[in-house]
Amino acid sequence: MRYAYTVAQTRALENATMATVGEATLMQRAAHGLAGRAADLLARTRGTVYGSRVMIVVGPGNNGGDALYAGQRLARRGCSVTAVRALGRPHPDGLAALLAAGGRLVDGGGLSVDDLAGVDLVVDGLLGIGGRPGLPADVLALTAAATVRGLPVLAVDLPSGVVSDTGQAPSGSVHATRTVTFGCYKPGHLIEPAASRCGRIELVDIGLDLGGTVPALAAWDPDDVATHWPFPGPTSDKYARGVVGLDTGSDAYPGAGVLSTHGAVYGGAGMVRFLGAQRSAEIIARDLPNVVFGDGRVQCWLVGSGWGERADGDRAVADRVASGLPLVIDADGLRHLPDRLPGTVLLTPHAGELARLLQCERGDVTADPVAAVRSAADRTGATVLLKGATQLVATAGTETVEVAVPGPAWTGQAGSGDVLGGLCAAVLAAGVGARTAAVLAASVQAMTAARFVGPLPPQELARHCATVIGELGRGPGGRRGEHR
Ligand SMILES: NC(=O)C1=CN([C@@H]2O[C@H](COP(=O)(O)OP(=O)(O)OC[C@H]3O[C@@H](n4cnc5c(N)ncnc54)[C@H](O)[C@@H]3O)[C@@H](O)[C@H]2O)[C@@H](O)CC1
Ligand SMILES: [K+]
Repeated sequence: MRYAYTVAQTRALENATMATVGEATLMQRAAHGLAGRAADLLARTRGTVYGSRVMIVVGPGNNGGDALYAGQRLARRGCSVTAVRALGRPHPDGLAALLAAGGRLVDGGGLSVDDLAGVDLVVDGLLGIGGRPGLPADVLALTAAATVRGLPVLAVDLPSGVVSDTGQAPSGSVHATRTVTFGCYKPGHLIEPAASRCGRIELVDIGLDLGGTVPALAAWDPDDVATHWPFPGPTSDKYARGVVGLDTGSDAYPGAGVLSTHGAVYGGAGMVRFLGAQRSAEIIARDLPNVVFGDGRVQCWLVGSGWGERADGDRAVADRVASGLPLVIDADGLRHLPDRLPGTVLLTPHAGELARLLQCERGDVTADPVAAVRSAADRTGATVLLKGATQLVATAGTETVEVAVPGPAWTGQAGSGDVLGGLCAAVLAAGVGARTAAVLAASVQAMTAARFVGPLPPQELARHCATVIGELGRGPGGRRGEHR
């Protein structure tokens, strides 16, 4: 699990540490870690650190300070280090240290992409957590040219231009091949589109004491998924694995009923009971003979996928809420929410559906998805899974937002959300809480898609989810997994 902290939290953590060790020490720790990672990268790409040419693009703040002190260390190891003054006045002590070690300073204004000839590494020390979006065009042209030439671009703390707290990455932001961050991860490292601008992320310990601070985000990795997945035990029967009841699909959208059923079946439900649209039922009966269609015992409901307009939608949702059973409300079901829901109910909107729920624009959700998902959970009382490139889960009254394991962009296709609803219901039916169930289901779907290099229709991906779940159960994390 990786935990991320907002800019305000990071500054408070840094201040607390600085109060005991001093500001200079913290920056030296950051510079030491940064120089070490830069040297590793040079050793790997060039075979040697000595004699490498390093260009450090610096801004006016401490981010540039880190980069300049790292430059000093690289110069001492025999690198030829050029600092490019790109924004404002560079950190004076950091600059003096670099110059004393034999580095040089040039003005960014007169620089062209030709100046990249012979450079082995570009270090982006323009802006860190104090940055605002919007970088000068000539600076961006330089870092973009480095990317085009295939040069490694090492971002200090964050790729400059991205928004640390929200994960926004305006087109004018640096594209790094590697990011070295200090003390703790920031949301921008974990949320798209900024996350993809970071390349591989390395965390340098600078002695921050994270113990007393509740993180803004908790990002899961495949081992966490294996640890928490409800694998069946030796004596589990179909009720231990759980019965999923589905009221999904419509005559207009029968496929959604079929796909949500695939999600529940291949997500490992002990039994799937389909009580949705007739046209969906006909296809399911042909393709999935294990699914049952009559009334009977249910341990988790999934409603809403593919409903379209549904005149009795309010009552259909209210009845399922009244059952007190774990419940997933997806897609068109989200149009029929009562004012207040218990946290055991899981809502699975995409950005457009979340915007409608919050009565704002879709762009407001994508501009700050963490705030939006948190706000939806607080307003409804439910647990909310925001689907998309980064899948976030929030529960009312809980500060930390969970981030599912990310997957490839191919997952974004019609029908993926229906399958995901079914996967969520399968995990909930096994007795896992809504928050954890949502992260597990979203993660497994993403991990499954990550196995394929191209597009695969959602029903096929659903089948492959079963393989991924099975393999998780065989791995070291899986042996620690909970039995149902
Ligand atoms: N305070 C410390 O001792 C530590 C700081 N650290 C480093 O310090 C960074 C934060 O330093 P700062 O708070 O100085 O912030 P930054 O270095 O991120 O930059 C802030 C400065 O840039 C200017 N600026 C912001 N956006 C701009 C834009 N779009 N165009 C032009 N100018 C812009 C601001 O006016 C301000 O002068 C971290 O990201 C990290 O790299 C780390 O070394 C850890 C320790
Ligand atoms: K940076």
